[in-house]
Amino acid sequence: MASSKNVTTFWEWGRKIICVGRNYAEHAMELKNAIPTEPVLFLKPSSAYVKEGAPVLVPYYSNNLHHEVELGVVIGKQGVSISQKAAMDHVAGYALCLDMTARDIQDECKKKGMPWTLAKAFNTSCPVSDFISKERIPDPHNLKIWLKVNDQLRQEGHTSSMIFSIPFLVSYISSIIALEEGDLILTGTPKGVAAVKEHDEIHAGLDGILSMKFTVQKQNP
Ligand SMILES: O=C(O)/C=C/C(=O)CC(=O)C(=O)O
Ligand SMILES: [Mg+2]
Repeated sequence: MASSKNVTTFWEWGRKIICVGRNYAEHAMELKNAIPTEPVLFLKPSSAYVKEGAPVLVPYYSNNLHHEVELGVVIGKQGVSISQKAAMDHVAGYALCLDMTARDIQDECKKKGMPWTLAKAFNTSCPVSDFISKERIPDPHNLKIWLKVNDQLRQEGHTSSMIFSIPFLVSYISSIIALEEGDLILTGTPKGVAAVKEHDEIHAGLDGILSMKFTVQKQNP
């Protein structure tokens, strides 16, 4: 059934944020991980969203919050077991996203074999840009993506370097998790992830499309 809601404000819908990890070989290697042969998936709740104008919070339990700049894919049509051929028909558009990661907590979780929830799913762990329509990005695998902290370039990558393409990811994810209108897929980060601290300014962009800025604040326990 057609929805009366508008997917251009997908972050207000309370839908799923499905994240792909280790989708750029150089980033997998910088964290000393093997290059995956299948996508690595994890989830963030919709309470992770934060828009420009509000701060990104360092969780009170972390001393090493990392930035990860990523291309987000906004789902426009629900589907289960979507074929790679049909995948792009389910994409409404894109967004620039940050997968903020409490790296110290993630390292502890990895050692203990625990899930990454505390490291990846806290409030403000998904800063997001405005919606970008599909028409503005004819080829999502031909985009330069970058991130600066206090005007210093930290990450600069190209979406052509993704290990798993967007049609593959939509197809693979939908064979496990039903995709719904307003869901967001984070497609993984290129190399250069590093720490931010209180009062830093994060500036991230998709070349020729848009950029966004966030300041970092410490969360009170
Ligand atoms: O396995 C690790 O040490 C870290 C993995 C990630 O945080 C994966 C991502 O979120 C990503 O590659 O974008
Ligand atoms: Mg990530």
